[in-house]
Amino acid sequence: MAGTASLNIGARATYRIRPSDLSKVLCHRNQNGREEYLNYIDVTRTLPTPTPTHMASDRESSRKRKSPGSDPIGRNSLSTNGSLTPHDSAHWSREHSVISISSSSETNGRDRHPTEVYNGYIQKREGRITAKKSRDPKVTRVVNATKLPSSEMLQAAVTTPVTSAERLIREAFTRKLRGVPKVQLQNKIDTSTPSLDFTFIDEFVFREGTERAPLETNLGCQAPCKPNMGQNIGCEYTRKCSCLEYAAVDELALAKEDENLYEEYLKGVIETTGMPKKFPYKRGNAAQGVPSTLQKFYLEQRALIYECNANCNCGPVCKSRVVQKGRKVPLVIFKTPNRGWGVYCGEDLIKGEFIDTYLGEVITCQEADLREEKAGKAKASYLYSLDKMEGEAGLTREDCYVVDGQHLGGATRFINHSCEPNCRQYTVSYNKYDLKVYDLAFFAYQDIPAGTELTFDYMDKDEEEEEDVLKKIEQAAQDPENEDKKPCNCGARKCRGYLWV
Ligand SMILES: C[S@@+](CC[C@H](N)C(=O)[O-])C[C@H]1O[C@@H](n2cnc3c(N)ncnc32)[C@H](O)[C@@H]1O
Repeated sequence: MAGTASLNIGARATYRIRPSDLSKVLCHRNQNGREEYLNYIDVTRTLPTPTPTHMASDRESSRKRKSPGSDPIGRNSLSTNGSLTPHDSAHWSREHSVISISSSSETNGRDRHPTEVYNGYIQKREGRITAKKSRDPKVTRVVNATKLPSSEMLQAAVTTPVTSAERLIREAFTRKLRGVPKVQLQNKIDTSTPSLDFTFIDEFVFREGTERAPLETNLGCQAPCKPNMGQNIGCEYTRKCSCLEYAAVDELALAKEDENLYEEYLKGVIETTGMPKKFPYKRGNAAQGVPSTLQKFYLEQRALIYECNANCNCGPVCKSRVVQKGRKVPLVIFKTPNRGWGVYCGEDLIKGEFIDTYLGEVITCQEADLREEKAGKAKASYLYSLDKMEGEAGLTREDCYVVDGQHLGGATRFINHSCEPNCRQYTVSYNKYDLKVYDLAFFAYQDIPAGTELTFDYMDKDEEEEEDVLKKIEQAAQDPENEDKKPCNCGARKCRGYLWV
């Protein structure tokens, strides 16, 4: 079709789009040759005066995530501090240009459409943005990012109704969501849509310098564990199941069985292999719609959760398999009035129920530092350090990987912070010999009625006394270091005032 360019905006969708629309939705190739959406930030309507195009920055003030500062948890440790914490400091963003374009009813000697303003931005990455060629051989169009925006694009942007841009963006995001089971988008606040420069994935994407431990280390439990065994359906003997070797010790059982050993254990100096361990989950009843739930001990103490794996002798119904089976509950990404996008569950959740994992690109600590450096003081942080095992077997912070969920991730990447959260994040390992790669799993920390926003504490703090919190709020308000921190809008009684404090 002459006069149109086929603009591929993602793996699944191809729009037929006029050249004049190129300013609104563009795709580019990343370094792996994959096409990605261009970002789209904002649509503003009607400016009083016609203004020329200008480049601007949308950088916000500093939004650094504080260093976790928590003690690493030894694998047999019973410490109550969670060590799964956000990566030190904030956000990275790709270099981008912001194009702010407006027109008014003045005609400027030319026939212009009245009083509509399109205000979006076009993003550059590695200096390249490419609008894909049409299948029509007569239509060729390659846009060089270093020459953007072209005058044609600017003109097109000026004359394009805001509503069509919004519709295109919304449709594009909805298409992305189609491939994601049980996730919906809802916006009752305005007409915006989350960034198109985000791709839903269903497993970690390993980047240069990162990998899982070799397969041969992933041994799995062997006899006496076997499929369909006893009430635990697979791993009946907690002392002997090698997947539970490093799991939390069942102290009550140990104290009952062997007082001396128990006392040794309390001193913290002995090997716990062979001691009775706690199963992480209470088995649900699928037929009756009752989900498995995290045992109270794990919920409160945040001890590492070890699930069985593909090499285990137990069967698929072993009750030590929950997170690996993936999300079962429906999630809705919705627009909040004052915290951007958030997430709620479409069904009631019960305390201890698994929700979903945090996904993204797995990058080295050094790469995370680079990305942070590039981002400066901008944007929200989507970096999570996989540092739960820091300190074990000589593992340093620099050795630990980081998950970046900004551009690739799952619905959990939209979960907001609360100082009194209803969810918590837990570490779930499938290979006790892999200290660097494990799942970051969100569980309901209380019964959560359907439609209630899901939140977790970005600083991964345990619940504090109100008095202590009030003192801290006062201190935080006076601390000049917090001046450039993002105010927290969680609205909780014990709100600490800022994010990442
Ligand atoms: C991981 S993202 C959560 C999703 C985010 N709301 C969005 O729209 O993409 C973290 C960012 O969300 C916003 N946010 C999360 N919790 C917040 C809170 N309690 N108060 C204010 N902003 C919050 C901040 O901009 C923060 O940098």
